Amino acid sequence: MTAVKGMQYSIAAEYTGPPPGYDLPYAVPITVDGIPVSAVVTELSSSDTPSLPVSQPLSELKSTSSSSLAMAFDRSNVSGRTTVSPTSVIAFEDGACESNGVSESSSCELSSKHSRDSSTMRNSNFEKESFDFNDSTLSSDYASFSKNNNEPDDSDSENYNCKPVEPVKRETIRKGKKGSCYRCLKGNRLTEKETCLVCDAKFCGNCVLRAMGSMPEGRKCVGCIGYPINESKRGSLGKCSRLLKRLLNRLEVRQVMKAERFCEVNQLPPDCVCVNGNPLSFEELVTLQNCSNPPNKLKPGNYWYDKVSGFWGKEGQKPCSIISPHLNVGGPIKQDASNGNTQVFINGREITKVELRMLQLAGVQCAGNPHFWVNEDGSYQEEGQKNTRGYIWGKAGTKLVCAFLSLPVPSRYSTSCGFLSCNVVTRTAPDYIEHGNGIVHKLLLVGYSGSGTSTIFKQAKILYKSTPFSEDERGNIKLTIQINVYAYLGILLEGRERFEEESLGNLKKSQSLLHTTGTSPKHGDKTIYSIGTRLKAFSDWLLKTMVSGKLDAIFPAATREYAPLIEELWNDSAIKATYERRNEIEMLPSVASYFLERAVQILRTDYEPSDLDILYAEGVTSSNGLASVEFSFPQSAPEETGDTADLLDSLARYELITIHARGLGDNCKWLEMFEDVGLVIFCVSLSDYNQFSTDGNGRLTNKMILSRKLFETIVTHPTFEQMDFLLILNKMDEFEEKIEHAPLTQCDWFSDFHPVLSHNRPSSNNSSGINNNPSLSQLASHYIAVKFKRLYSSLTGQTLYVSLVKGLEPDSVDAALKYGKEILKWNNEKPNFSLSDDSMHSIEASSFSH
Ligand SMILES: Nc1nc2c(ncn2[C@@H]2O[C@H](COP(=O)(O)OP(=O)(O)OP(=O)(O)O)[C@@H](O)[C@H]2O)c(=O)[nH]1
Ligand SMILES: [Mg+2]
Repeated sequence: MTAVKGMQYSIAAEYTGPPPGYDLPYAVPITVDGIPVSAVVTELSSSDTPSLPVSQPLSELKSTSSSSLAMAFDRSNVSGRTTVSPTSVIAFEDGACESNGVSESSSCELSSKHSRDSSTMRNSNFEKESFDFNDSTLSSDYASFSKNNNEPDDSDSENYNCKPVEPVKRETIRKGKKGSCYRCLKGNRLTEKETCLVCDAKFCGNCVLRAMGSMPEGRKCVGCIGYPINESKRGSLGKCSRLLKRLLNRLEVRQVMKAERFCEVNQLPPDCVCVNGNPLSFEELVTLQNCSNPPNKLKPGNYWYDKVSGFWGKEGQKPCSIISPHLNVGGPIKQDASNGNTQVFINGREITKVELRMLQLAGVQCAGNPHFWVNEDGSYQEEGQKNTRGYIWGKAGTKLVCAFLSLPVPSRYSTSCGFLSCNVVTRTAPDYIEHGNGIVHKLLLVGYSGSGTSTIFKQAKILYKSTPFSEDERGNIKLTIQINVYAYLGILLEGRERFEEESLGNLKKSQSLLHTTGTSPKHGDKTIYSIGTRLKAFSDWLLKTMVSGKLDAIFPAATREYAPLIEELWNDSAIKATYERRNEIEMLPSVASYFLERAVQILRTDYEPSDLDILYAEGVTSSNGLASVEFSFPQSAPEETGDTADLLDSLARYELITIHARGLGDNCKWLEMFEDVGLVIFCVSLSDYNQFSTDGNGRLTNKMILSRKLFETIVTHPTFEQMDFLLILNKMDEFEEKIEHAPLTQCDWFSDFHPVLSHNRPSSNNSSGINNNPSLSQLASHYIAVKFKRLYSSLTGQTLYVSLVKGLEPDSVDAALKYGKEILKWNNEKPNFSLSDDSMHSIEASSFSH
């Protein structure tokens, strides 16, 4: 399997600068966040020159804003360069040209018009009352204003402290019915809409760009530009809606969101924020908001801040986040800042009960009312003592405990700048080199129940760790496997009872038939599924133990006591006959055969599980399914070792974290813990398409649909906005077999799968590719991949990467994880293209591996 990443279209040339005197249709080098946007540019003849959507030039944005905006952009390395609208033009192979983002012709026309006529427009009056727009006024709709024309020009940054922006809320009158668009008056409450942050007017997808223009202060209708936002909307500042993401390209979205967050008029009035009892000055607020890890959704209010550890909270309450430490804001922290009553102190603050609980669960000794000194990296010591007693975040489960107790955990920023860098400096040199550049790339592996996440996780351990499982782990796994085998035997014995009853029923029928015909019966009440009294007693006992849920309580004694009985049972002809019909026993997982065939050996006391046994074993990961493994990808073949890139690659550290969907809580609320991952790997079992399970409401639902639901929840989770996703379509082996006799259309979502198959197609099992005609399983798996890709693209506007996997084959999992590594690498290297809708149809070229 090779990981191919390409574009379906060709990019004509990398542009280095506009010829003198040209503005359009040339795109100009753009930097956003210091990243040059090299997607550009083809010279177009005047006849095929499209009108390009142009956002508000940054130069204008800067002129509208005071130092806070300038500083905000400086922080992102945007200043000092010629920055213009992030327009990229992509030339397709057929010569057609597409400008990313806004595709509506009228908006293109307007925006280009804006770029040409902005000076004229600047003098117009844009206060369009009650959104009474018509096409003849559209050019003015698109204007971008530095401020409201009616406001005096006196809000320079120097004056900010003296004269903060007056919180005037602009009101608008709704003309249409409730739920309709404020501009075209069409639609209802279900129509997707974008809201003005000032006056709350809502616009549908057709009107939003006309009503909001080029959004120099973010999402405000043109008439509201210059007005402060409605404070209740502060939490949504800079959070782009899906509607806007569809209408604008990625760079435009970034630019608008940046302007929304950083333009002066949208800033919080500084003296409304009190920290440790002191109202903030403008400088302090700027320091707070521009640190590497600022408080989330800062609103007017009273807060406490522990400068040493970075803990931050609302006055009188437990901490709600961990922000950058050592910021010179607010006064000294007060003892009763969080209203704690535990007589345990952290950096001079009496902590709350819930914090004390967390410390205890993290293994911190809290007896004797200690006063702790906790540093930003989580290291702690008792006041007046020199030695570090440990690390709060040292235990793997601490973060999870915090999540359950609704306590904050260090964010990715504190990880990269804070406690990780601290670890790096205290490491010895060889240790540091072993850990590459000190950064561990995190991959989160999730999936619907039974999709194969644990199998992939175990494969990663076996593939990349020299000692995949410790002695202790092996001991526990041995017990788990033995319990599993007893459970499989129990299911088999239950099946035997059913088969025996069926056979007896049939027997009785045939006997009564013989009776009526006067022939005497030849058999008693025995069938081939009947067992002797001893085994029957054992079977009854085992089934009873299973039903009472006490199966694991009989271990490890069961292995000593019952080993001879198991042997007898397994060799019994009734059990053999039952095993022959194992496909009719629904409860028996397919993996059961692997273990049952070696039941006698496995259920002995001296059994040692092999790596393969562990791989196949169910229930080996912890109950909430949270587990992680850190590794490096091994270097390639020896002849390639001279390659420095390869060497660096092999030094890079990765952490694969897996959590069972069950462990994510309602609506996946614990996903926030994973904000620092670089890639989410979502696992789907291909063979789920004709299987059913009960959903949250107890309804029997197709498992593929349940898997899709979880996928939708996770990809749209705010924590993973802009995150790359790799979809693993797992159990390809099972799928190849199943698809030959169970049509894919058994799943409603795949009802339009009607492949045209050639007569000499290879069988699904022969997917070697020698025959050019794709097999049914290949067609079907690609079809499913496209279904997910389209879904993902419609939900996030981004491209989904897909890998077809056989989870039980190490090479297949190795290839998929290496594909994940490549995606992480591209993510760091790639220019910021916004892929057009068409690109998702060519999944094979751009983002597919198998
Ligand atoms: N045939 C086949 N079986 C697989 C594959 N991957 C996993 N399995 C089996 O599918 C079953 C479920 O796999 P797990 O790895 O336990 O799945 P999971 O997502 O961890 O499931 P839960 O944690 O139980 O919700 C196990 O019996 C695996 O052996 C595969 O690629 N092919
Ligand atoms: Mg699992």
